[in-house]
Amino acid sequence: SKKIRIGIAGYGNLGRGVESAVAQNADMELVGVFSRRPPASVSLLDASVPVYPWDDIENFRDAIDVLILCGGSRTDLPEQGPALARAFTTVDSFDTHARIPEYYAAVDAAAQAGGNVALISVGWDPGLFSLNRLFGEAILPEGATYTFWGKGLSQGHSDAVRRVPGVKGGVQYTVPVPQAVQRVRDGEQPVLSTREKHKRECFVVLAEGADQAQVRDAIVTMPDYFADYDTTVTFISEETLRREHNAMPHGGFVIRSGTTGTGNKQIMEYALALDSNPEFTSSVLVAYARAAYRLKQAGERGARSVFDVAPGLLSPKSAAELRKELL
Ligand SMILES: NC(=O)C1=CN([C@@H]2O[C@H](COP(=O)(O)OP(=O)(O)OC[C@H]3O[C@@H](n4cnc5c(N)ncnc54)[C@H](OP(=O)(O)O)[C@@H]3O)[C@@H](O)[C@H]2O)C=CC1
Ligand SMILES: N[C@@H](C[C@H]1CC(C(=O)O)=NO1)C(=O)O
Repeated sequence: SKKIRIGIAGYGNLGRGVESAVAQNADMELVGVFSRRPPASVSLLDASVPVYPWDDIENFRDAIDVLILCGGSRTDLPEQGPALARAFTTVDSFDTHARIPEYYAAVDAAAQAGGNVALISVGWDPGLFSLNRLFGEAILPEGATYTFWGKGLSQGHSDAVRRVPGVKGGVQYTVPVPQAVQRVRDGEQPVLSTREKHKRECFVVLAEGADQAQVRDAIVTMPDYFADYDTTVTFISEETLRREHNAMPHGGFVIRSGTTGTGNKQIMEYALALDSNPEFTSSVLVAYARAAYRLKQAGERGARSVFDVAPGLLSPKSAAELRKELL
């Protein structure tokens, strides 16, 4: 039967993860990868998959069913998301939480104009953790919700660090504050500020001639990413970055601690433990690409978040099979 034809827009950690995730889904095929860099400089896991110049992408409107956007949220997606949603049905992982309402509006206008579906902020946070925060609050109206990440590599914060002028390379690790986690697990339902829950540790390779103090200041004061956290910046060599910081593990959990009826304590928890943040996030993007395709086929138009997508649409199984096998 006809396969869902996938395109990848932007080839970094996520792009590579989507390439391997599509290969794990028999109802999908990868049409090609689009990069702003010269195609000859972009090496894929599967050398038989074509790499095309970014500017050729419009020629593929009839060859691609769903385009998965793998650019960075800090500066790429605000521009690429709306531009590409006009021409394609898209899925992206936009994760600058404070800016999601404005991003949703811009992508929705473009997708409506183009007659496409656009699933935004798909991944684990935002994404699967968002869904679990919603379940917690809807099911246990009396209670408190907590989200903890790490210790692990945040791709969004690492991308944001790499975009700072004077930064040649870098990564960011998110570290939960143990005392905060313990108080939540003890059922204290504490009120915790952003700064009390996590610390952020950046490891940066300075570009030739750049100033350390200026780069550190640009990072630690960065709105939406670092300004609300105690953040450290450590300068390292390119060799050290390559040798000691090439793995991208991450994880975390969402807890809803609530009470029902006669004062019974109820705890809901959803957790992730990831060897590879990008490969997991890409696997979420690919499952939602299946849903985006079906929503487009069903005549839906415009932007949607994970809150708007029925879970059954993610599965390659039919509704009847799901009722028989998973319900
Ligand atoms: N919602 C969620 O749970 C999650 C969201 N994310 C989001 O995914 C975004 C992308 O993450 P990630 O893939 O790690 O970002 P990368 O920095 O690896 O890639 C971002 C873009 O940079 C370009 N690029 C990649 N490698 C190079 C290179 N060597 N030289 C020059 N340019 C390069 C690519 O564009 P091009 O090919 O056009 O050059 C690519 O699309 C993050 O910003 C984050 O916001 C990530 C994880 C989870
Ligand atoms: N969007 C995050 C996914 C999780 C990780 C995270 C953090 O460490 O701050 N926040 O959300 C990422 O880019 O990795």
